Amino acid sequence: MLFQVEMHVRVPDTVDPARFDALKAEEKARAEALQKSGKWRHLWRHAGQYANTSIFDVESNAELHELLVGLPLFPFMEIRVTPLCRHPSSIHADDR
Ligand SMILES: O=C(O)C[C@H]1C=CC(=O)O1
Repeated sequence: MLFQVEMHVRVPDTVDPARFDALKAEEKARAEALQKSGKWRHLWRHAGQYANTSIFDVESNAELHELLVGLPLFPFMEIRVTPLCRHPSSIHADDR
């Protein structure tokens, strides 16, 4: 199952910068591992924003939920999820 996920990171003024840097490093490692596993298929930065658009390929809504709530920066994110299905005009066999 494919999902488009938009993540907007909101950094509160109250967060300790060193703690936030550590969380960012953990987030990077987690994002890289999930990309290598094939679950996090695409990751794009929104130009000029602390936000991304990602494509996840997971077995279920529940799996997506668990992946997202497990992200180190989850407490600082606003997340929007759009379920995707194959477009009849797509030429990509793996769009499912
Ligand atoms: O930077 C972001 O967009 C937030 C998050 C998503 C992947 C990652 O490494 O950090």
